[in-house]
Amino acid sequence: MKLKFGSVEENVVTREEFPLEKAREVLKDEVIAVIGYGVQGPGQALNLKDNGFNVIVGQRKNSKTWDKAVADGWVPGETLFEIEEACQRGTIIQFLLSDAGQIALWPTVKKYLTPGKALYFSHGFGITYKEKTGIIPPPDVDVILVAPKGSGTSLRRMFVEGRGLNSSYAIYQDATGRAKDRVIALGIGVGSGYLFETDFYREVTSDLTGERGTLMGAIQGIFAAQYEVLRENGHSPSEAFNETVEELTQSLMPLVAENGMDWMYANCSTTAQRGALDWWKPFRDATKPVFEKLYNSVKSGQEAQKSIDSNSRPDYREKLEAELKELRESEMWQAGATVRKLRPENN
Ligand SMILES: NC(=O)c1ccc[n+]([C@@H]2O[C@H](COP(=O)([O-])OP(=O)(O)OC[C@H]3O[C@@H](n4cnc5c(N)ncnc54)[C@H](O)[C@@H]3O)[C@@H](O)[C@H]2O)c1
Ligand SMILES: CC(C)(O)[C@@H](O)C(=O)O
Ligand SMILES: [Mg+2]
Ligand SMILES: [Mg+2]
Repeated sequence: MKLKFGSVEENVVTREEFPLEKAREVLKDEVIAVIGYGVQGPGQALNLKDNGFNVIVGQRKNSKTWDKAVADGWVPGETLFEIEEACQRGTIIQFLLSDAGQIALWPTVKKYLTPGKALYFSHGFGITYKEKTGIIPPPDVDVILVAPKGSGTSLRRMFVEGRGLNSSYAIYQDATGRAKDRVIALGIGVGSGYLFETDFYREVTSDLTGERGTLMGAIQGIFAAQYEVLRENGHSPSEAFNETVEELTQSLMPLVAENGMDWMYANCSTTAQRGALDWWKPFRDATKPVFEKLYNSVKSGQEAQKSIDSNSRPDYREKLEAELKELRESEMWQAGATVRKLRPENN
């Protein structure tokens, strides 16, 4: 259906419009092979299975994630296979390896893309940056995308709670004339609450910007800046952490999620209203140049190149782990670990 977002009209698909029964009908003869069992793999594969689709998982044997798949109930030789065998058995190949891993495995996957199959991504990365990734699908397969707008962990958690994370969808290549039905059916099948339309380029550029920006990078940067200023001015770690993170995530963000920041503004003290009305524009003006720099770095392909280069090294996991350790051991997140333990529901 067409819906107005402010004054702009967009295409969205809801579960009412495209119910699960219709999705099952569309995909009744398909074998959906989920390749990769990292973060998105488990969320999408388990939701599809619980929704009654014919799903198999492809993963490297003798890996931690193979063991995780077994622990999640996938049966070796029945619903869990080596990547190559899963690609051969699947009529829809859900390419859910890490974006760098997809480059390494592409020659293998490509061999099994026989006419009429569908190649499915959850990110526009591999196709948009095809000069860098070498991922160029044959012309006689459908190439489609469903990108859940959140973590695979939330996708599964919200599905189990009877809720649904929203996803974007796109078609890059419609070889069979069935790409639209296939992509929407898969989007509903993986547990999306609703789907909004995009293309591969817009998905990857907005996603790379968002995760580097307000979803993770910028918010961590703003947390760190405020925490440091409070600490430098003699506030204790618990006071600094509570006033920077805990109140935001526990009290205010759930309200913002329910009702919007406009409502949040209208429902705090007039003291807070005065100050937050005065200060949001200076924060916008200070950070907007950084967001512009970030978007340009995404647009030029520099962010993709950096991610390919670093995540294709044999020791990429150890390197990432060292940097993640620095974050984990920072005073702010150590304080956070203690604060979380103090929440009554965690006792
Ligand atoms: N993580 C998320 O929540 C999330 C959200 C939306 C979209 N996505 C997209 O979904 C896709 C999968 O992301 P993910 O975060 O689940 O991936 P991930 O980093 O968790 O990796 C998935 C799997 O790939 C395997 N792998 C990596 N390199 C490999 C190689 N060279 N050979 C064989 N296997 C290899 C890993 O062992 C793992 O099982 C990506 O396109 C990503 O951008 C992820
Ligand atoms: C969960 C995110 C950040 O939305 C996703 O884009 C990712 O790459 O993991
Ligand atoms: Mg992403
Ligand atoms: Mg994302």
